[in-house]
This record gives sequence, C-alpha cells and structure tokens, in this order.
Amino acid sequence: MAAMNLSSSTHTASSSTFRLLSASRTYTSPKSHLCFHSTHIKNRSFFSFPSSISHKPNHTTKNRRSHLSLVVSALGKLSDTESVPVPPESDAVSAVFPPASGVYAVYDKNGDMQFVGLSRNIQSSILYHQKSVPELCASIKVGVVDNPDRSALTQAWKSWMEEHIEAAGKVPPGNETGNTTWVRQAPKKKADLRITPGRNVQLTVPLEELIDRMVKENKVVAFIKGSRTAPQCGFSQRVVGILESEGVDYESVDVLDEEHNGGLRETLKKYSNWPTFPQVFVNGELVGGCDILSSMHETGELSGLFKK
Ligand SMILES: N[C@@H](CCC(=O)N[C@@H](CS)C(=O)NCC(=O)O)C(=O)O
Ligand code: FES
Repeated sequence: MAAMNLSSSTHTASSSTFRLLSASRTYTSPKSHLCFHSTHIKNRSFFSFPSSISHKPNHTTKNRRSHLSLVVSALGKLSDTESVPVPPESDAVSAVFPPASGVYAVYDKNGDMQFVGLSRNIQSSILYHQKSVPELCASIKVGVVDNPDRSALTQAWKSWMEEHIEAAGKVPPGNETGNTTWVRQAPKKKADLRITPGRNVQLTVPLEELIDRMVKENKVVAFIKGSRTAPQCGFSQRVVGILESEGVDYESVDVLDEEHNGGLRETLKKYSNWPTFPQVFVNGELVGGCDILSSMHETGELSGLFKK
C-alpha cells in the first residue's frame, strides 16, 4: 500500500500498514531549543499546531452551529456523508463551508476522491485548495469534529481514510507520500546576514563601521539571538514573529554566531547604547527590543514606520 500524506499541511504520515505516525513526530513543537528563562517563560505557549490546523474559528459556537446545519454535519461515516458541490467563487465557498474543525474529503468532477484532510478551519483549507487546484475540487464531504483535540481530529481523519481504503483499495492520490498538491508550502526564508565569511577572516574595517553600513544599507535589520529560522531565545523569537506577521522584508543577524559575527554581541551594545537583544533597526535607527516592538505592533505604529 502506498504511503500517505496526513492532512493539508506540511506533515506526512507514511506507513505500509496504514499506521499513523506518533503524535510526537507529527506535532513536535519546533521550539524546544529555545531559551526559556523565567523572564519570558510565563504566557508562552509551548505547543503549536501545524499551520493548516492552527486557525481559530472566527464564529461563536452558536453561530457556527447554525451555519453548519445548512451544509455539513457532525462527523459520521464517510459513506453516509453527503458531498457538497464547491462553488467557483471564493465568497460562495465561505458561505457554504464553515470555519469549523474536522475532516474533509475532496472529489474531482468524476467523483474520484483526491484527498482527505484534517483542519482546524475547514473553510480556510477549502479556499486554499480551490485556489491552488480548482480542477480537482468539484465536491467535498465535510465531517465536523466538535471540541476537537488533536487526537480526536487525527482519529476522525484515520476513520475516513480507513473506510476509503477498504472500499477503494487504495490511498487517495493526494495523500500519497511525495504528493505535494494539497500541501501548503511554507514560504522560503531569507538567510541571515553575516559580517564575515568565517572566523579566520581578518576584518580590514572596524566592526562599528560594518554595523553602521549594515543598518544604513538595509531598511529593517533585526539583531537577534539565533537565526531567523531557529531563534535561541523567546525575546528574539517574538520579534521574528512580529516582523513575519507585519510581512516586512527584513534582514536578520545572529549575535550568537561567533564564527561569522565574532565580537558583534558586545560591539553592538556600545554602538546602539542598548544593553540587550533583540535590537531592531529601521532606516538606520534603533527602534527597540522585544517590549517596544510588541507594543508598537499592537498599536499599529510599527506598520506605519515600515511604510516610511
Ligand atoms: N526587555 C527586553 C528583553 C530582552 C532581554 O532581556 N535580553 C537579554 C536576554 S536574551 C539580553 O540580551 N541580555 C544581554 C546579552 O545576552 O548579551 C526587550 O524588550 O527586548
Ligand atoms: S532570555 Fe535567555 S537567551 Fe534570552
């Protein structure tokens, strides 16, 4: 039997015996390397869902229920669930499919099942599929899982997959390993800037001057602990998250990278007259660290600054 893709996200489950991967493999938090000093351990969430199941439904339970009753039902057997045609316009998709949690099975125009996914926001997943592969999304069956935890969702997905495999004798093509048709691709992240190519390279210009050039030649520069893909401290991670959610094009520099940025950590403190990291510069000026960025992000001031 072919191996399978689990859900619409970037995680895969593969097995010759239709075994789901253990929760630790599928849902491991990528943040386990972070420094969790007591200063920022409070209020942190140590667990994160994959992107496709991380959306919070934006309807109240009451609204959601009345919405759902129009088009989809609570999880039952796959064969007992009615398929709903996918309207061509995204507005209509939003009106038909609810932002609820559960499983969904996508059928092409010949009625062949293409993919079974699980999602914290079925509406958002369907909108994504309709946009990326409209030719494969003719109709969809939805099974809502009320009050889902991840094991309930995974169990629901497994039950539909097993039922389909028993009836059809094969995994839906979109769930085969290596099939990325239904997977949301994470945008490629930029590499961090480095001051030197390596420890052995002798600087011919003072480090202060290199810092000065770096912050003046790039609109937004974040000096952080760790890389942008793997921040080593919760403060730096928070700032990376803010910059990502602002959608701004920014450069990052790892002050802990002694191999490429030797001496930067201490020299930058003197240059900016700021004792801690992260440090974010915009248009050559220090804006601040985590606290300042967080409050400017919340008030909208930060987006205004990025537009200047
Ligand atoms: N309140 C600060 C928190 C940042 C912070 O306290 N950073 C510490 C720990 S990561 C730091 O950089 N200390 C100096 C150092 O490690 O060199 C902010 O808003 O950015
Ligand atoms: S708080 Fe420990 S490295 Fe930032």
